[in-house]
Amino acid sequence: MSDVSVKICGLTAPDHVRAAADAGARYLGFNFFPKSPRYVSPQQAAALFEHVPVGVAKVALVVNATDELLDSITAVAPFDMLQLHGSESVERVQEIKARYGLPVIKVVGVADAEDLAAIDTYCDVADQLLIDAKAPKSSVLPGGNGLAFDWRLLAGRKYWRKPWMLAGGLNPGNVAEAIRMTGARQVDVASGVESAPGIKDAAMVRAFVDAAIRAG
Ligand SMILES: O=C(O)c1ccccc1NCC(=O)[C@H](O)[C@H](O)COP(=O)(O)O
Repeated sequence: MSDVSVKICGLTAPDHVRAAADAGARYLGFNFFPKSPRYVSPQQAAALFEHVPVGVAKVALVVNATDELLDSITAVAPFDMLQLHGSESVERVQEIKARYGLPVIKVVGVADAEDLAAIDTYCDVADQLLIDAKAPKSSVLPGGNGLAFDWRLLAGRKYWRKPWMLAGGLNPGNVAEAIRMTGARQVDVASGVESAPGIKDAAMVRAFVDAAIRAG
């Protein structure tokens, strides 16, 4: 049996949620970055939760969020985890964990070998790491850009002290190779399973999850 878990990120509609859960995703991500084509309000997220089966983790994705924003999200939608996708410091991660009592996934953007040091730093405070391609400086979005980093940077480095996910430019056609090269046991995708920005494609979601699980 495969031990690879999949997170489908940026769900915006009930049929996307059902498609991801039916395909076997273990985590579903809901995006609260206002400039994202995948943005949902806390009320929309709460309504989408009605389509999430028990046992599938609901993850709130935020970027350098204030307590005010996090309060407004967590008051309305009972999330299982928080994904911090900005430049949150170690201290801010600790503060958020203490205030909300939820496990935190800290995102680390990688473009070259020097960026890997941040993974060790955040291992001390985060519950999981998400290793994503660093967004280009010109990009409006800090994630969800469909860009991959050089997976060879992770080759041979299978274990950190915390569980981690691989993200960035993954799609049904390359996820097996990414898993093989990096040893990732968890993978995350947003744009690679969409027919247009913010619109998940059920067949692509299914193909992605199947390919990831088969590769595990
Ligand atoms: O997806 C977005 O629009 C987004 C916006 C702002 C911050 C993060 C965002 N996505 C984060 C994710 O978790 C993505 O799954 C990850 O960056 C990989 O994206 P992709 O390369 O499109 O699969």
